[in-house]
Amino acid sequence: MTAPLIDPFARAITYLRVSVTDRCDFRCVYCMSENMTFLPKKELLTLEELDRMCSTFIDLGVEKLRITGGEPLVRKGIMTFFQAMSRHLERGALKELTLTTNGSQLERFAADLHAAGVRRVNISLDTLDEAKFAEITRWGRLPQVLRGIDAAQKAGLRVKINAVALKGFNEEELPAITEWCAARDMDLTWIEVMPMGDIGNEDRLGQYWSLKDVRAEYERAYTVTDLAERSGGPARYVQLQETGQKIGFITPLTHNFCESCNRVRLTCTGELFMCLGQEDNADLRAPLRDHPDSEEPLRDAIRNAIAHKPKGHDFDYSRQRTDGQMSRHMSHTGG
Ligand SMILES: Nc1nc2c(ncn2[C@@H]2O[C@H](COP(=O)(O)OP(=O)(O)OP(=O)(O)O)[C@@H](O)[C@H]2O)c(=O)[nH]1
Ligand SMILES: C[S@@+](CC[C@H](N)C(=O)[O-])C[C@H]1O[C@@H](n2cnc3c(N)ncnc32)[C@H](O)[C@@H]1O
Ligand code: SF4
Ligand code: SF4
Repeated sequence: MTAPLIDPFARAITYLRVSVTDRCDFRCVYCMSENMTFLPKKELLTLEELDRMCSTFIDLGVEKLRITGGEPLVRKGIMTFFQAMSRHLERGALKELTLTTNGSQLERFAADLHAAGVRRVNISLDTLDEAKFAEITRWGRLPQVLRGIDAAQKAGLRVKINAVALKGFNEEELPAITEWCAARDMDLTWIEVMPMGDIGNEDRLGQYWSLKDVRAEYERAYTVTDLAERSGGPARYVQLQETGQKIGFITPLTHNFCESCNRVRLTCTGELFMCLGQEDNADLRAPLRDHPDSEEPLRDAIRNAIAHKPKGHDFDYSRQRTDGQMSRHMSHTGG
């Protein structure tokens, strides 16, 4: 029996988030600049290498894999990877295989994802207005995403909608988005905008809409009850009496879920980030590539990296924008 991955703060690491590509078919204004440059394809881990990496983490006790990006479903051949991971679900070593997506490719892939054992999907959607959707995603088209959401539900996938709370952008849509999700039996989570990556001339401080204010909006319109339940993840939940719906709030800049942090992040180039909000990382590609016939060097590198997982993040909005933000893009580390 392999020893589980325990970090210096006695947190068991059972959740791996994997960015399978830094590319995307959208250019959301809070995530990327319009003329974003991407890594040369040869830098990316191949699908076989991704399989070896994830399988090694699973051997070391990881029970949940979330595939993300960039847009995970634009990675060529990605279904082969999902199908390969389903063997770990079948043997019971992996408890959950899931993804976070912009929804643009779901019409094509939802049924295959379900067949590979995926049961839940988180879909990012910040507005239900077609013109505003095109404005915020730059390249995205709302009807395509709505068809993707329908396809996901028809395929039997449980859908959670993630909306980034953006001042002056989706404030007035809060009731409409909420009722729309309730009518479709979808959970809804609001995320505070984070200072990650150079996004050109866009101003995240101007976009920042505190989730305290989002909650106050709910309290004005609904009867809100706090739920004690924690998912083990970053969201705190409330229930709306009128719709019976659960609404999540993710405030990545607080430290209120670091204490029970159970996750690390693998980038598409094989770096392991021990924390979303820290720059420290470990190169796992070298031990993987240099030892094609043995996973032992990779295991050692993973254990060594986990032994250096920090207690919490180092985001800071109080500093100047360019100082306070991470130079790394969300699409590189995978959200
Ligand atoms: N600070 C911080 N934020 C996180 C972390 N994990 C997720 N988030 C935030 O939560 C957002 C939504 O993440 P998702 O990819 O939907 O995953 P999730 O909400 O953790 O997923 P489940 O709990 O499995 O539903 C991300 O874009 C981040 O903003 C984390 O470890 N630290
Ligand atoms: C980086 S995306 C990757 C997966 C997929 N492309 C998607 O959009 O769902 C993951 C999540 O990060 C969120 N995100 C991106 N940039 C962000 C930022 N600066 N602050 C907060 N959330 C951000 C997105 O809204 C999305 O929910
Ligand atoms: S948030 Fe997701 S969909 Fe939007 S640009 Fe970033 S990676 Fe692409
Ligand atoms: S900020 Fe870092 S320590 Fe805190 S929950 Fe996220 S990954 Fe874990």
